[in-house]
Amino acid sequence: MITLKDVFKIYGIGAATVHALNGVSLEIEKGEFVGITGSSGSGKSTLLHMVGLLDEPTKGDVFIGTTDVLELSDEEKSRFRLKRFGYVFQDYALVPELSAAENVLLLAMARGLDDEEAKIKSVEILEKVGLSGRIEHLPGEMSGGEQQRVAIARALVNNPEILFADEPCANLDSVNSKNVLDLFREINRELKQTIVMVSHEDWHIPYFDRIIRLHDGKIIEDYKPKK
Ligand SMILES: Nc1ncnc2c1ncn2[C@@H]1O[C@H](COP(=O)(O)OP(=O)(O)OP(=O)(O)O)[C@@H](O)[C@H]1O
Repeated sequence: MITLKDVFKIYGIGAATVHALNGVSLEIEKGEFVGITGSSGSGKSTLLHMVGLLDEPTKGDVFIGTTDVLELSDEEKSRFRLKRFGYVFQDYALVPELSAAENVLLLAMARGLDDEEAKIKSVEILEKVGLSGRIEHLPGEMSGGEQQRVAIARALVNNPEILFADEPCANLDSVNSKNVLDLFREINRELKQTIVMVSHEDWHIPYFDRIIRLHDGKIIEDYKPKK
């Protein structure tokens, strides 16, 4: 689905130069639940930004299927992000004045679904993530774990080909973290949803089908843990 070939990402200039990625090559296959792990500063978020089309490499190639991403216009990339990908970040990024349903609806409508279809889809997906009792709640009226599940519903409402998650459990306690990971595993198994998730927690590892471990911007391990 996504191929990176010898990707480098260099931030800054002169003495302030940081080599965040140093020649990373990998392929993400359909249906995988991939964990990107490694210590702080190893390049995990930078790698997620490359595969999720949120940033461009300094050098190297990124392909989605056979499409060379670097050949796409900004508008074409935006369309990819909006219609074909879903994103979950650690800070939920919900609109505080909008209910759970409206936060999800906003994205469904941006995709071009008509009002009625978007409403039905938004409620369905909130039920799927276990929030049937919170549909009309504002973000401020929900726990962190519930808010993150709204963000996951929002990311899933467009049936994305790939769900990208950057440390989605970083602000959650262990119970809510487990709920989010269980939910990811369920949607991966049931909906065959491809998921690429950044994590620095060792206890998350058994959830992944495949682990890509980074060190100093290089892949030092890429393996499928025994189940
Ligand atoms: N916009 C930027 N400008 C300059 N340097 C950056 C920028 N973004 C990241 N870096 C640097 O690139 C390196 C990799 O950063 P990245 O955020 O990808 O690491 P990470 O593994 O996700 O770390 P963490 O677990 O702490 O979030 C780090 O040294 C970081 O300081």
